[in-house]
Amino acid sequence: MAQAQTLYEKIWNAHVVDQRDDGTAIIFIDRHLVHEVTSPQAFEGLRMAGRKVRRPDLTLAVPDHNVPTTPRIDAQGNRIPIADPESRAQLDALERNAPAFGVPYIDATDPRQGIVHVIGPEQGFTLPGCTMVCGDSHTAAHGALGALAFGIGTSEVEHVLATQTLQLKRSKSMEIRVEGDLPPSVSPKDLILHIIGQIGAAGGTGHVIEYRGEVFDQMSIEGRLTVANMSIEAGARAGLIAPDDATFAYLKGRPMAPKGADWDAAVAYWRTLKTDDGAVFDKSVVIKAADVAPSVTWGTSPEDVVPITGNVPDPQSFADASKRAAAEKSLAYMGLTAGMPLNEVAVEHIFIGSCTNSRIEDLRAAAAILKGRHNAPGIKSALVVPGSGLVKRQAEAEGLDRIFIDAGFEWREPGCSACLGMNPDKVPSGERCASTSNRNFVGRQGPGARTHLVSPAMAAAAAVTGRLSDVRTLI
Ligand SMILES: CC(C)[C@H](C(=O)O)[C@@H](O)C(=O)O
Ligand code: SF4
Repeated sequence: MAQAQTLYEKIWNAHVVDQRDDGTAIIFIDRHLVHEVTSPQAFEGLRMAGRKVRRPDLTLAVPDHNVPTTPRIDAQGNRIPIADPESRAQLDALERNAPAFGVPYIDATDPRQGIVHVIGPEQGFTLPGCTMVCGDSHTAAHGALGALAFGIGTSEVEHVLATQTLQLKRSKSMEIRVEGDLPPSVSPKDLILHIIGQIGAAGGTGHVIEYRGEVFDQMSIEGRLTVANMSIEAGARAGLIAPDDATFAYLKGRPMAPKGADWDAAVAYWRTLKTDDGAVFDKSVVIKAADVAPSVTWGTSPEDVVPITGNVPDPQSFADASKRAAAEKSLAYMGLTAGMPLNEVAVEHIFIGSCTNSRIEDLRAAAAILKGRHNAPGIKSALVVPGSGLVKRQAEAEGLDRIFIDAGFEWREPGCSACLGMNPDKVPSGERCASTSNRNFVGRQGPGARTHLVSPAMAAAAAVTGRLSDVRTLI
């Protein structure tokens, strides 16, 4: 009998083009997503070497990081110029390079435009069992559909464009098994924040994580994307969730998904993509779902997580000296004092968006809290930035835009927005933001900005109360 294999091993083995004795392998890449930040030098490299893009049909480009989220077309139908010269240069380069190299391109005014990790699944470009790369660390998100997806650097982007392969060393495998059901009002974002809090920001280093357990069987594809997206914040190379009927139902009929007999053949193959009984992981972690509460970060690493009912930790409580020093620095940056209850921390800004939490379910969850309520007087800005034009359109069809606008939110165009300070959406220095994004690093939302990572419902709760708040008190 064939040896029992993990899902990761199955996908890896199906893509090895050449195996070297030193452990490295050449892997075929099925899907390559391209955005404007990590591609200009890669295309330039091809140009200098006189090379073409090997498989434009397996490549898809979209601008997202630098695009402003204010209107892009004026009343006369003309494109509104990008003010920042660096942003403009990157966006212009992608707009030139994609057609020059024959790469399919969704431009900033296309209704399908959005964050690269939102549009991949949405277009059916992301498929179970495929290897997928992008010059972007949150490529892990696509593992939610059972794709082996990971971020690469610009020189690797050039390599994949030129050859459709990548030289890699096999990662170790890690199982995160979540046992039991999540309590009411606890979201996939709370779960992944809790997991990172438990295993640490380096807990997954060198590993590909597979998330297992009934919680994931019951979780929507949007929720799975939120979880897999943050695998990189646990240090992992990638995150995987085995594809199932929910995955197939999500993908069926999407523009780039297989059709007809190809679809049936694909589904038959995808059904084999699960970890065999008896397969061995290099590392296993068990998480009890009942322990997960609505969560919030207090520091400058995604591992700095506590339940919203908790307090800012005392740096002295960390056994490790370097952790103690890091916590002291974090508290100084965040303007917090040890022992302070998290739900007394006032916020001035709310950001609902990013590739972690900008899909339709995220907007529904936030709108459910905001309906009939208004932002607290202390809220200076509240942005809701749909992950794609199609999410935006769907939300508008459901009337969610009205709920957000009536509550005092700005309803924006799709893009990375305030997830990182690469476009005009920034949090002012020294001010505090409840954010549905994935990174609370120093300066992430702008120099001096203080970020608290939360779920969409928790961001909405913070908006209406003006402080970090337990969403369960508003239901
Ligand atoms: C700009 C890009 C390369 C970067 C990444 O790799 O993730 C960004 O998307 C981020 O989230 O920090
Ligand atoms: S939304 Fe944020 S995390 Fe996602 S790709 Fe954009 S900048 Fe990176």
